[in-house]
Amino acid sequence: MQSQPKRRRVERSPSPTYNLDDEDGYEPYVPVAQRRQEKLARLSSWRTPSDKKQQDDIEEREDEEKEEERRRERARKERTLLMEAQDVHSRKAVEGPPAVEKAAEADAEILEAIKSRRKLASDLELAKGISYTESLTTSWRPPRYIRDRTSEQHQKVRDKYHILVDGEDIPPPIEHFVDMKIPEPILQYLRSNRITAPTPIQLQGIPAAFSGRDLIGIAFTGSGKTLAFCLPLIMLALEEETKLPFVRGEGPVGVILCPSRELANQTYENVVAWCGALAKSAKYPQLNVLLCIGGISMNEQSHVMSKGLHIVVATPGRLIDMLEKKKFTFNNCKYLCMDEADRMIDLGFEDDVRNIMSFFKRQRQTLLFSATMPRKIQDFAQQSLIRPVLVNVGRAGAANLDVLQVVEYVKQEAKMVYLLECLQKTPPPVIIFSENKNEVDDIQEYLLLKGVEAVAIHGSKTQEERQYAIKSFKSGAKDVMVASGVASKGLDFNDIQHVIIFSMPKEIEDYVHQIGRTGRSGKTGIATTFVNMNTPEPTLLDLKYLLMEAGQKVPPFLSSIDDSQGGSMKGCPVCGGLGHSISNCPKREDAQRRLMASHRTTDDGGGGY
Ligand SMILES: Nc1ncnc2c1ncn2[C@@H]1O[C@H](COP(=O)(O)OP(=O)(O)OP(=O)(O)O)[C@@H](O)[C@H]1O
Repeated sequence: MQSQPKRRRVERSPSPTYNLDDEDGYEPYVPVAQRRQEKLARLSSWRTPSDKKQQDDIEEREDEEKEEERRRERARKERTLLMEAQDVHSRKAVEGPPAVEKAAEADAEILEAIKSRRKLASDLELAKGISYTESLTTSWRPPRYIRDRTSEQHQKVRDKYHILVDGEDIPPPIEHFVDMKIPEPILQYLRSNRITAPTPIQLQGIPAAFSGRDLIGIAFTGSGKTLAFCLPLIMLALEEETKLPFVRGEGPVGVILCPSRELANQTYENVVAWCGALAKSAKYPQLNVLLCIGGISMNEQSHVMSKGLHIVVATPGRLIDMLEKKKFTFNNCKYLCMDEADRMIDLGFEDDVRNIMSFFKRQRQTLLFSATMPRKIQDFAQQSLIRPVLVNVGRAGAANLDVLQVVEYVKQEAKMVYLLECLQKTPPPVIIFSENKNEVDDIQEYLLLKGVEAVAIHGSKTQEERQYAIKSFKSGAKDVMVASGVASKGLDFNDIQHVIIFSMPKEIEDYVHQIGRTGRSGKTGIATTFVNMNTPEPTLLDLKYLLMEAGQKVPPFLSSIDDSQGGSMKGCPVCGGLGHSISNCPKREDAQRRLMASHRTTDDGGGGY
């Protein structure tokens, strides 16, 4: 850093303007302050030369000290918190690594906490020690020519589509919808929506689910998971209805659980469309679908309730309410699918899911789907399923490669203005994510003031407001949607060009879901993320590794962050983040808190069985 040139010292001489002997006697006005200064100068000039020199030396020293202080202050301001943090890390590194035993202990503790979670089964089953050993059987068979293939040939197909599988006796992958024996009216409908060939998760997931197998399906955002878990249920309902038509009070055959109302609504609309396509053909019966979410009046759907019910799409709370009120039963329910399953299990819905399971009166086929599913959640889920098939397309938690990820360092106070500039990058539609409801409102207000057609959605909005926002954005009436986390998971908007992450979510899984609103079904999109010194360093490290994994440009401020958190390309088994090891996992505290809470409940007898 260059030092500033020293300031020149001011010579103390009488001011030329103060001249009483002016020829015309004109005495110009001199301000009081100036007069006082000049008087002081005159007084100081009466001191002895040695006094004067001493005084000059003192002043010079003071000036130099002040200058030095200013220089230090400037240097301080130029260092970001990130640099400070790196210094702390390098100091720690010099001091020596943390005690190895301590880290190992912590790892074991976390793994134990997850392992000791109760199996995902109903309390009744757990109490009676009921455990099923065989998968459900269905009448569906792959075509003969596929059945006749060797397992090496099946594996070749999987390799071609980068599909990883795990489990016993895995049903074969099928590359064409027609070979899956899907009814022609549905195929026609799919074709009319440009869905002609199955995506990797569909070509392995659908045959496994059609065969009645429990399934964990992991694939990138926007890769068509919805069809993979809805079609098997539609086929099952069709089979049951054809065998013996359902009458009022009977059903449902299966349920699809979603973590948010918006996602449930979207899945419901898809199922209704696919069942509607079937019913248009005289060959197939009408299947009845019920949407069961909070914030809507169930009376609106009394026409569905008054008939036999085949499929329920629900959020956990409202579903439990309906089951408790005996509006329908799960006596003949055989199919349970959880979309965004890791979130459902991991983030507070676990007990609700157990509660829902306790309403099943017989063995069910269980399917769990998500784009992110950390290893430990997979393990936990796997021990809760029966002979599960794991279908994995890409690393669980990896970002969709069709999204160009741009990460920018934007100071907190500059974000709003920069946002406007960012909006120019692409034409609409654009989604802006913020982690904070108030910030969502502020951004919308700012954009409206600037003449941008923006809607907002977050958890504190009423159901009508949320529905209006989604509807007007989906229809193209509004160009921009500002959203909190609610809208990130699973929502499928048409051709989103650009996702702007205004505040980086703490958990990298949320980031993956948020950027995944663009680059869907084979199209490409851009995601711009603002980070600054408010972004926690573990999050930045996860982001850095995620960018590296996806072969994206890593900006210098990210690549310079010190990697002492134990990051690797394997992914933390607890949260899936790449930038840290299990002992540095930010979710660690959460896991421990939940464990303690569940121990308390069990001790109280509240959640026991
Ligand atoms: N086989 C296919 N070919 C082309 N497009 C498809 C196919 N299957 C589904 N799609 C389309 O891809 C889009 C994304 O599908 P979907 O919403 O099921 O993704 P997803 O994997 O569930 O994503 P997320 O993880 O974000 O929930 C939808 O618009 C859907 O219509």
